[in-house]
Amino acid sequence: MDPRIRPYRSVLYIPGSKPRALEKAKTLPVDAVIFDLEDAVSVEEKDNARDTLAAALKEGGYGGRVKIVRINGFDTPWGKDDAKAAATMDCDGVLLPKVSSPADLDALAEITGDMPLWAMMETPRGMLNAAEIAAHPKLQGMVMGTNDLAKELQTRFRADRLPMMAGLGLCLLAAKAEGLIIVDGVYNAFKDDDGLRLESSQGRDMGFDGKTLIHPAQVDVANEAFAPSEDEIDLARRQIAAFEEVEASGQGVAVVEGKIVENLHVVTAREILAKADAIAAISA
Ligand SMILES: CC(C)(COP(=O)(O)OP(=O)(O)OC[C@H]1O[C@@H](n2cnc3c(N)ncnc32)[C@H](O)[C@@H]1OP(=O)(O)O)[C@@H](O)C(=O)NCCC(=O)NCCSC(=O)C[C@H](O)C(=O)O
Ligand SMILES: [Mg+2]
Repeated sequence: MDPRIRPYRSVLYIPGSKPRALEKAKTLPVDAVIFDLEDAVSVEEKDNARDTLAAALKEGGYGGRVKIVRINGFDTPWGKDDAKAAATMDCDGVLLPKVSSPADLDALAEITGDMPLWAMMETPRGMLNAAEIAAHPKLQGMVMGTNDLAKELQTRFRADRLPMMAGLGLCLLAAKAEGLIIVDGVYNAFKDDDGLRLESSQGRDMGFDGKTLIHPAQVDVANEAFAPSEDEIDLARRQIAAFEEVEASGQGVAVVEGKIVENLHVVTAREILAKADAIAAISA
């Protein structure tokens, strides 16, 4: 599937050390999985987790879900070994935590070769260097790390995420400028569906492709929030039809529901329909 329209509505973290969760993921309607060797795995489990994960990926069964392995940073005792192991795993990309500059990605690429790279965006330095990081030739996507960012910024968690907005915005601009995928941070209160719905809706409004998740109970909310709604699909179809009609008569502007529809709106409308088709294709 064309990576530009491939859905990333739900991106679930799975601790690489937990065979039960690794198994469970095969049954969940997630668009992508982040197999985690970093924060979800205790120090005591680090080396075993690498082997457990390699075996699970070798066994397979994850279907069309995008498989991304999050390694430990190179400033830890496990980072380099993780990268070497990930380079040989059956996965679609390697995710590096706390990326602060393109040089961090260069160091990873020296080990992982042609493997697509993903960057955790979760440090103030990373936010300031987001444009240079996004321009890295091997980078396929960015993942917001809002817990680490909050820690570094010494912000409080707020429902409106106002203290995060500068960082989220910088990363969004950088990712969009380079045509990368960008997924929003996690919502920690995994039993609070209403809070997750609100934050997912905000992330969708901002332009994120999807949300990272920590528990299976969060999947349906994210899938709904980041999919085009029936109303959006219906409007997109009517906008395209109305524009084609005026275009045939030599005009450049249609009006639907009292709002103008120009060529650029038709591009967005077609993207909405393509996204809906892609979701239907992977759900079939
Ligand atoms: C939060 C949890 C510790 C809760 O675990 P648990 O108590 O086992 O939950 P449940 O009993 O409700 O689980 C029900 C079943 O679901 C499976 N399960 C649970 N979590 C996952 C998962 N993430 N993926 C797949 N499957 C999962 C359980 O195995 C149960 O299965 P079964 O028994 O067969 O029915 C736990 O959810 C968890 O560990 N979540 C992941 C936490 C994590 O990944 N943290 C790191 C990522 S967040 C982060 O680092 C963000 C970033 O870096 C930043 O800075 O913001
Ligand atoms: Mg983090």
